[in-house]
Amino acid sequence: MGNGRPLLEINALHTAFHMQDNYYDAVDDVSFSLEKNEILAIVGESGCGKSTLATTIVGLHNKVNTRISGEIIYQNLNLIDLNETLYNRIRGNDIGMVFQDPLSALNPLMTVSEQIEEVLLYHSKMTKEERELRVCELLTQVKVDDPNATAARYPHELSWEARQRVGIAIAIACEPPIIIADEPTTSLDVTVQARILDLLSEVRDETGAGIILITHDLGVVAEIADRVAVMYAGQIVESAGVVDLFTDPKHPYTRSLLRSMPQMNETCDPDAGELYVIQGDVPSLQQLPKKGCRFAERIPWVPFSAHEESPKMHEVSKGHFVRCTCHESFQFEGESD
Ligand SMILES: Nc1ncnc2c1ncn2[C@@H]1O[C@H](COP(=O)(O)OP(=O)(O)OP(=O)(O)O)[C@@H](O)[C@H]1O
Repeated sequence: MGNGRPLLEINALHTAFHMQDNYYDAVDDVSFSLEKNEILAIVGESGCGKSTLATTIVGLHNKVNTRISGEIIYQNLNLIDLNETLYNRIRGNDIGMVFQDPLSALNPLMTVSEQIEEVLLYHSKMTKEERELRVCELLTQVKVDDPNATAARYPHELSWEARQRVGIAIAIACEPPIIIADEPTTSLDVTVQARILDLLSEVRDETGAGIILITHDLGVVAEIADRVAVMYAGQIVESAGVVDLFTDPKHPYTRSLLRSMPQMNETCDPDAGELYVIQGDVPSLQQLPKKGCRFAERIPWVPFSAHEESPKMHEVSKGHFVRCTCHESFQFEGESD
């Protein structure tokens, strides 16, 4: 890049879905940047808007029922202005995507080799021989057993882990500077999860890519991320370096998420006893309050006056941002000074 700008810069991004004659923001005023060689985790409960954010960045929304505004700046281009032809050039070549379920992401009728070659064919001028060599190199890089044999197999002939490794090979085939991984290890047993996270970390080390990792699991964040953005009801409510976030979480939502994790619960408060349950649910898009702190209704014991009317992001220490002032007076229910 060399112009001092981040690899990817997102400013005041909104993604709204059309429902019953109105538009509702699933991503609401989201801003962040991604640096080269960095793993940025986006974390939050189901329904917070993480996947919508990812699919907005890779331009997968249908413009007929989706309204997108703001900036997604990559190489001085605002990606939201691109037409489908230009976006097709960026997808795969500049931004690689790893999905949660590799079986549905892969084509059941094509061999592993054909699927990796398809990306190379679309984005490069490689000859058939060069593509075959690259397939073997990629399968070796993602450490599948017997790369040559795997190349000739169909997705259903592979284990879940091998399929996800192939999914990662496809995502990195053109050496994209940005990789977006949407829940790549959800519902895996911990050992497979750890191996896939190790692989993503190695990919970052080897290629210098910036990785946006979407997850609902703070354990995954602790394992691999450099920075974290916590999302709630379409908005980022806290962002910080990973150590800062785990040692000095500020926003009541972040603190509640941490307290609801078994391992964190013990580390943060050995006497905590029962696992914490966050009251209520993430509101649906139509139920989102138009004003005020969106987390207020899940911490009803915190007085109304503690929240901002139009919550803003405040920098509480270098690189550590929190939305709303309610964190200043927040305590868990029943706690006293
Ligand atoms: N195409 C759509 N049309 C209307 N609403 C949608 C659409 N896609 C997502 N939503 C809504 O947008 C909100 C955010 O959903 P999204 O899937 O982005 O959240 P998430 O944090 O990724 O959750 P999960 O981890 O379950 O995928 C939810 O309220 C969801 O119901």
